[in-house]
Amino acid sequence: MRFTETAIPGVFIVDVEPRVDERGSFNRAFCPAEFAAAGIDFVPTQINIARNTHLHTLRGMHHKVAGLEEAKFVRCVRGAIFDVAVDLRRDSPTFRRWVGVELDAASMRALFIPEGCSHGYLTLAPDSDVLYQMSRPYTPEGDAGLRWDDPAFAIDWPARPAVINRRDATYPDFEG
Ligand SMILES: Cc1cn([C@H]2C[C@H](O)[C@@H](COP(=O)(O)OP(=O)(O)O[C@H]3O[C@@H](C)C(=O)[C@@H](O)[C@H]3O)O2)c(=O)[nH]c1=O
Repeated sequence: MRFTETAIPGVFIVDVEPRVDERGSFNRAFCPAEFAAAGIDFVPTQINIARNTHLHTLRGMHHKVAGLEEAKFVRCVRGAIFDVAVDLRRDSPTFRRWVGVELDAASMRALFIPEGCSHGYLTLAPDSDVLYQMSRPYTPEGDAGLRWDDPAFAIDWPARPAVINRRDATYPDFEG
């Protein structure tokens, strides 16, 4: 696996290193030893798959309140998404900044998002499946979110959402 830190400290693009032969390729999807060697402290517990039917479906931006923060490792295993992390760590040099990375099933590129960041994505193809590993088991306690078009962040999405749920569309403006 190859780790490339983005403009936000602790947010990493993770690429596979395919072993190719006449059958296809073999790719390591997650490896605790390689994460540790890259300096990333991440012990996955739960693994989720979100299935998105339509082009330009938006989920997010989601995070947990202070004290319940979680890290996630996100991979698009069918279709393609524009995946976004927003830095909400007040002591970070990139507080309030965002990064966006295209993840698609063909490249197998993935994104690691540490505690203290908000996360969301927009599908770039119909029938896009997103698999993500979480550092904590699911609980709705402490759920929080940011609106995708909050001017405080001005995320440059590649398209407007065609499908978004009411909760995600109506988060108030970020305060702080
Ligand atoms: C996230 C999650 C949801 N659920 C349930 C709650 C609800 O009934 C249904 C759908 O939940 P949501 O609407 O919260 O799903 P979704 O909007 O896809 O939530 C996810 O969005 C992306 C952007 C993230 O970063 C994830 O951490 C998570 O917040 O599934 C679980 O049972 N376990 C889980 O781990």
